Amino acid sequence: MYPVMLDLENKRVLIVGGGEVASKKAKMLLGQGAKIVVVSPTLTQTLYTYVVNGDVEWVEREFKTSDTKHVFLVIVATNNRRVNALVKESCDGNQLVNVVDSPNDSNFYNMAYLERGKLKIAISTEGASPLLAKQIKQDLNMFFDESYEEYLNFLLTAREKIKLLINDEGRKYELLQELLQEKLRKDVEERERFLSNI
Ligand SMILES: C[C@@]1(CC(=O)O)C2=NC(=C\c3[nH]c(c(CCC(=O)O)c3CC(=O)O)Cc3[nH]c(c(CC(=O)O)c3CCC(=O)O)/C=C3\N/C(=C\2)[C@@H](CCC(=O)O)[C@]3(C)CC(=O)O)/[C@H]1CCC(=O)O
Ligand SMILES: NC(=O)c1ccc[n+]([C@@H]2O[C@H](COP(=O)([O-])OP(=O)(O)OC[C@H]3O[C@@H](n4cnc5c(N)ncnc54)[C@H](O)[C@@H]3O)[C@@H](O)[C@H]2O)c1
Repeated sequence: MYPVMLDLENKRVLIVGGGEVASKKAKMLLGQGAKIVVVSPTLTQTLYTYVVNGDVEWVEREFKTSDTKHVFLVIVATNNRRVNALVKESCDGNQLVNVVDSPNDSNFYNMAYLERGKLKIAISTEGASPLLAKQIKQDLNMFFDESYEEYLNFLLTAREKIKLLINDEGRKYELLQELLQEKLRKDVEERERFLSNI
């Protein structure tokens, strides 16, 4: 399996089923700019809140095979294996499909991940142990503290400046390497000094 970052802006995302697992997957997808549609006769309170807030569209009925048309990514999360298999069959080979009770029928898995602004660290055990993925995420959570968010913003600004102003390839690489010094992660004044010296 090949890990990537997906841009879901304006993409259609279909979640079939409105139970606990569907809620969990929807929560992870919020804030990505996707058009999320949930097809399900029932919804959890959490999903209902997303609908009321306008973050998710609810189609209040059972799944129909035409629901997967023009959808970029599909999460299949009913509690009925037969329905889940039907949803999977109605997808074409080029759609991203995650069947929550059948990793073998999925062409992608969701990952445990932590986020510090532009820094994203995602963990997968390819279904061997979602709990281990969660535990590793919690361990990393302590190591990569809040300071990384601002640090990543600094790295972006500094790297853009270096790319713009430094033509010598060797010097450019040296400066990019220097950005990784611990003092620059920890100390705002060191960062400002570094930026003005580029
Ligand atoms: C990473 C995370 C992201 C997320 O939230 O989706 C995620 N599962 C999480 C939690 C979790 N899932 C389950 C438990 C209960 C303990 C247990 O069963 O072990 C817990 C723990 C909890 O909830 O605390 C049950 C479970 N999960 C799957 C099955 C089906 C099967 O194995 O056949 C069953 C059994 C259902 C049953 O038996 O009824 C399948 C998948 N779950 C995956 C992802 C994919 C592989 C990820 C990987 O291995 O790295 C994969 C293959 C497909 C997918 O769903 O994408 C999230 C991490 C939490 C976090 O980030 O904090
Ligand atoms: N991948 C994971 O992370 C993970 C974790 C735990 C459980 N699971 C599996 O996920 C599945 C769902 O679990 P749950 O706790 O969300 O179940 P649930 O009972 O809370 O919810 C099931 C939902 O499916 C809807 N549904 C049923 N038939 C439907 C149909 N024909 N069309 C549309 N919607 C329909 C129901 O109305 C309900 O909203 C189970 O099979 C469970 O084994 C997966």
